[in-house]
Amino acid sequence: MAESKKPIRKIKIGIIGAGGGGTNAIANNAHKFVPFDVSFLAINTDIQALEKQKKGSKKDNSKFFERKLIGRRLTRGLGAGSNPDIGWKAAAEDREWIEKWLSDKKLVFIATGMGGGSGTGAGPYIARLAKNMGILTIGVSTLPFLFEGKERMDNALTGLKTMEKYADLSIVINNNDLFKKHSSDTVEHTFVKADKYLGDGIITVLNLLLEDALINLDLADIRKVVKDSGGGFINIAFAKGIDESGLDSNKEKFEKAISSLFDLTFIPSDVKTATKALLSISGSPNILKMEYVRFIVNKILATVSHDLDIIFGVTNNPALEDNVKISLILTGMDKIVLTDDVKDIEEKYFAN
Ligand SMILES: Nc1nc2c(ncn2[C@@H]2O[C@H](COP(=O)(O)OP(=O)(O)OP(=O)(O)O)[C@@H](O)[C@H]2O)c(=O)[nH]1
Repeated sequence: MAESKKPIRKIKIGIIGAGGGGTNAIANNAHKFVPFDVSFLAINTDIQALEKQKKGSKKDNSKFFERKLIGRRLTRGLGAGSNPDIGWKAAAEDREWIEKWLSDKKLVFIATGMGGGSGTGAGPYIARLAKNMGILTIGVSTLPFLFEGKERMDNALTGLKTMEKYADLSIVINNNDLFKKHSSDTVEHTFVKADKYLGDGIITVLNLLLEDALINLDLADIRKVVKDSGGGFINIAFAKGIDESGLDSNKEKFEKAISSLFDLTFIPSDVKTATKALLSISGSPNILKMEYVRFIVNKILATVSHDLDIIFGVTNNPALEDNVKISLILTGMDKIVLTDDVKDIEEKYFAN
């Protein structure tokens, strides 16, 4: 394809928030996307929820949201009533409009809070359309909090599997991991944290794709890593208090950060089955030594697999001061596995 030789920085990127949660997550993070040339689209069957999102001005790309009510005939703007089938059909009703919006994009992210009707149905539907149009398609989805109940979790897991089927890469974030860390927070604050995590997930992918060290990659290279890669894993960790004195005195801090990269109760798959990885290491040029980078890469290879096909970039970022930021995306994993803490979910939701 002609466009595949374009540097990744020049390609048109679309970010779609599907349903109430997906749209909030994108809207609350819009300011972070300023350095990138992206178009935003908020999609929902619920006209009131859609109108709550500020439209912004077209001049200020970071705040401009195109808002699209889908399935007007089907739902009359009243929402999908937690029924993903309605979300799916609503998106199908507006297929032509969505295809037109997608037509100039080469890379698309679809952010969805899985568990309701609109996003859970429309998100994977749009992923299917986009992928069929040859667009590199990445789904970033959250799983609901357990306290939201069984119906939501059932919907969400079905939605997630559908997203995995249609998107080139499907990244999942489990809200329950956030709740574990911030259990004394109010529900509202926890959703704000979920928004942040989802937004950061997309930013991390973009940074990994666009950061200086990877700038010469073209879309074809990126395709190699994310295309048809099924389940994906993404996480960010910081090694704190790093100095330039050498590996021996900083090793423990790096080890702690790397182990926290894998410290999630719900990982979409066994990390050892991952076949490809994008890794980004950022830090202040005064402290980020080559031996630190080598140590981090080797430690990750030892944790995952020495056969891992790894693309990594190192970026100078003085603003990080004495922190080293490690962002990792693993892809190529093929099935969902649950770790001990959430075995009860497995029994409840994967029983048959
Ligand atoms: N990050 C984030 N997640 C949210 C928010 N609101 C809801 N969610 C999550 O997203 C899931 C789906 O909820 P919504 O996005 O509101 O549902 P919907 O897709 O709009 O579907 P309907 O309401 O049935 O039309 C919920 O179960 C929550 O886990 C939010 O403001 N931020």
